[in-house]
Amino acid sequence: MSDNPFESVVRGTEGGILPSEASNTPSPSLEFCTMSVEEAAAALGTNVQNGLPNINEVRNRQQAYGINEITADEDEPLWRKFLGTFVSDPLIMLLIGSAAVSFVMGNIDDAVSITLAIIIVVTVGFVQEHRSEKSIEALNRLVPAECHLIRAGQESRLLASVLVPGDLVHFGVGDRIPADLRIVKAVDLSIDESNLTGENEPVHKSTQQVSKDSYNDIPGSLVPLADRTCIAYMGTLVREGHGKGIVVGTAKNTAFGKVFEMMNSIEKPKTPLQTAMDKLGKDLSLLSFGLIGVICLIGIIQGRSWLEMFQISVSLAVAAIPEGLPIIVTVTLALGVLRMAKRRAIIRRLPSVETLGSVNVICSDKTGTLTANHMTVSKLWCLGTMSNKSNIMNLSGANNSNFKNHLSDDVLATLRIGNICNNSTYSQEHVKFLGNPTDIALLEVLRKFGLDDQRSRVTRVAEISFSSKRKFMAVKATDSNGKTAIYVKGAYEKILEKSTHFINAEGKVVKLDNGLKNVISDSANTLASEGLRTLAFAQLEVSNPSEKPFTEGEISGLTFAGLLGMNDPPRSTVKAAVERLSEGSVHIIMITGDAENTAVNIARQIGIPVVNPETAVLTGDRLDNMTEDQLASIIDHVNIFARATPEHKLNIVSALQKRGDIVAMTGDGVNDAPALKLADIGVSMGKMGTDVAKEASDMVLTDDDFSTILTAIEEGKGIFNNIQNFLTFQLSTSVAALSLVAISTAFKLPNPLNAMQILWINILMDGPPAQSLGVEPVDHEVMQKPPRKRTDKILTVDVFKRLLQSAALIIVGTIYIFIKEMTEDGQITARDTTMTFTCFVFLTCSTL
Ligand SMILES: Nc1ncnc2c1ncn2[C@@H]1O[C@H](COP(=O)(O)OP(=O)(O)OP(=O)(O)O)[C@@H](O)[C@H]1O
Ligand SMILES: [Ca+2]
Repeated sequence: MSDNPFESVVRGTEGGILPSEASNTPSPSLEFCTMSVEEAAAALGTNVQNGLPNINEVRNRQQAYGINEITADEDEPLWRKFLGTFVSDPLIMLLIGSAAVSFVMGNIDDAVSITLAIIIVVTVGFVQEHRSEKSIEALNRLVPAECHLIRAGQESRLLASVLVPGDLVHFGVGDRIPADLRIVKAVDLSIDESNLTGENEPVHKSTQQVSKDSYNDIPGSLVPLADRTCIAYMGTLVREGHGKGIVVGTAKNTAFGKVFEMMNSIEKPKTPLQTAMDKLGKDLSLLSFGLIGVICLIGIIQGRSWLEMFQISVSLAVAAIPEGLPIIVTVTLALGVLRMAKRRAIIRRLPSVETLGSVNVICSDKTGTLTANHMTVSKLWCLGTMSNKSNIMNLSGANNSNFKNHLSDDVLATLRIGNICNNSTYSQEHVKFLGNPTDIALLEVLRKFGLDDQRSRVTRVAEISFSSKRKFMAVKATDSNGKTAIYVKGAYEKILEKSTHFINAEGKVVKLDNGLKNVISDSANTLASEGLRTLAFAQLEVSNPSEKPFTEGEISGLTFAGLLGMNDPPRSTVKAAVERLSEGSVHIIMITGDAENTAVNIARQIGIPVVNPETAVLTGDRLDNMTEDQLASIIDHVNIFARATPEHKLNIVSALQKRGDIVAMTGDGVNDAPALKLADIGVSMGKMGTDVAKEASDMVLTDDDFSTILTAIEEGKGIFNNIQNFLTFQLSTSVAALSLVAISTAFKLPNPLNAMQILWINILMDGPPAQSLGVEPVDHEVMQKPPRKRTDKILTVDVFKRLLQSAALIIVGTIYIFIKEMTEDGQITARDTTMTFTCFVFLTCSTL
């Protein structure tokens, strides 16, 4: 089969699509979108009716391309990752060392119990982390489990992971596309690519190849993803129609695989506790080793036996190394995760739990997170009928029949544009409108005016869909009279900028001068300052519907119709949450695509302070003209970013991090993913969020509610508190044991505790009594404490004082008993050491 062109590609002779070169060769979807169906089939050695010819061919390709699955991590085997966790932690390494020493010394019991402890620590952490990642992965599975596959003329249902390039796949409404496909048959096909491109509007797909020539003007330019209309991308969703396609790319060779690679290239900063534990582990080990060295030396100089000194040194080393620390940290974190899941915050990465306690800045979306995302059109204004801002019409509350008498031509046009330029649909099954809340509101308002949905009477020719970057949406449609027009709705600045005329109350098109434009702006700003999401509506009649291509640049010279203001009330829980967070010195920043005035109003309603809008609000435009350093220098005073796009979020996070802030950032769209990944705590939305955003985040809010972040931060702080309590307990025990031996050595006294007892105390102290400290419910007062700094040691001065106090108590008490028992009979009996030991344990437990 050497004449099979596909084989030469597999061997990677001429810029082929060899899997290993995936990242630096052009992607298959790009290569194949400019080929005709026949060329594509020939290039892949397949048949558009029967698929790949035989099973041998399939096997060969499976060997060359591997399975069709995208894994976020490198394909490191599980056992390797598991073993890796042993080596990566210095505390664990030291433990392994001390276990080995115990073993060599013949203390098999100790060796076994320490080894057991190590295994418990590592396994619990590993299983927990692995399981939580797996369960989220399972939730967000984009690659379908199964697909309709045609091989050698036989159609069957198989796992999508078995697909190889050249396979022929059949798909229909509701299917997730299982791999990157060159479409070879399309019937009314439209595919939702929003999780890949961010475009909300499904893309119409056909078998027609893309002409390369139209992209030749700009050297080095590629056909953009969204323009490869004969390609169906892996993970995208079939919205309408059905079709067939040949697999051109699988796994990492797909467009989706590339998105994943891009996200993986941004590194996660270490969490504060990881850093603190690293440091503490090293410090403590060094300190205790030094001390033990000194004790050992003094003992030997005093002429004590080598063996005795060595035994005591090793047991002291084991005691002084806080090996219970990793256990308790893991258990405390794991329990915290479970508690938080019950409170609707799902933690995707275990160490994030305590990072939460350090968060000092929260950047939050407005719509849907701070507000309910339930829009109702409450105000209407048209230039012709209402002439200025004092005549804005209030649609809320009043009598319905009233509005029907106000249907002047400009009001009618405004409502009609909102109706036609709209993608929401009515679901009989759910008995309500489905889709974008803004669009839904525009359909719901029609009833108030006694109007019905006109969309069945017009034919949509084309659409420019809404995106947060574009901030408007346009539809070209032909009505029943054969008149074609472009209907546009969007952010009022955008629409006004593109308008040259307006419709007056009698439906006449009148020229718009600067004075009138100011009147419109005034009214729009008035609506926005009431906290309303304000949209402008405009249209443009076109003589020949297919005259020109329908592009963003073509939208100009519009005829302005009117403005609508939508009410989206703040969530009821948000105000209290904002207050609690502010008490805890957390800086809250609202990031919104909405207008400045809308944002300011909502911010004030929920208690985000906007003293001086000049400094407290930054718009997307101004942000664009700033360097990161400039942004970092003023961001402390900024509470609102208005008219922002998802791309701005990345700048905002890095500017904050530059200042040393620990940032939580919310997001839901694909374009939010890089910012979510970079933030110390990326927060995604369980309901509204895309799968890509969820996968990039550290925490998922299952109710999309801002106040859940407060809950999570509370838990995070509480957990950290518990860990500190445990630390105090552990270390005071260690310090006491160390000091006792040091003191008795220095004063030439016999050792009050023998090696076995020291080890025993240590194991006991790491056990149940200590663990209970980690489980204590969170003390709600923790919110009043300011966030921890990333550079803060986990051992603060306070903790240290507490630690020394308890250690002193234990030492004095134990020595008193020891000397008293010893001097009673002048020699050391088993009774003496038992009494001393009991006293030590008793005192230690009393410090709990
Ligand atoms: N479906 C839509 N069609 C046309 N214009 C819209 C639509 N939705 C919103 N807009 C306009 O775009 C502006 C910004 O919307 P965008 O989607 O960027 O914000 P958002 O992400 O919904 O809000 P937030 O950033 O607060 O979560 C709105 O103020 C509105 O004027
Ligand atoms: Ca210990």
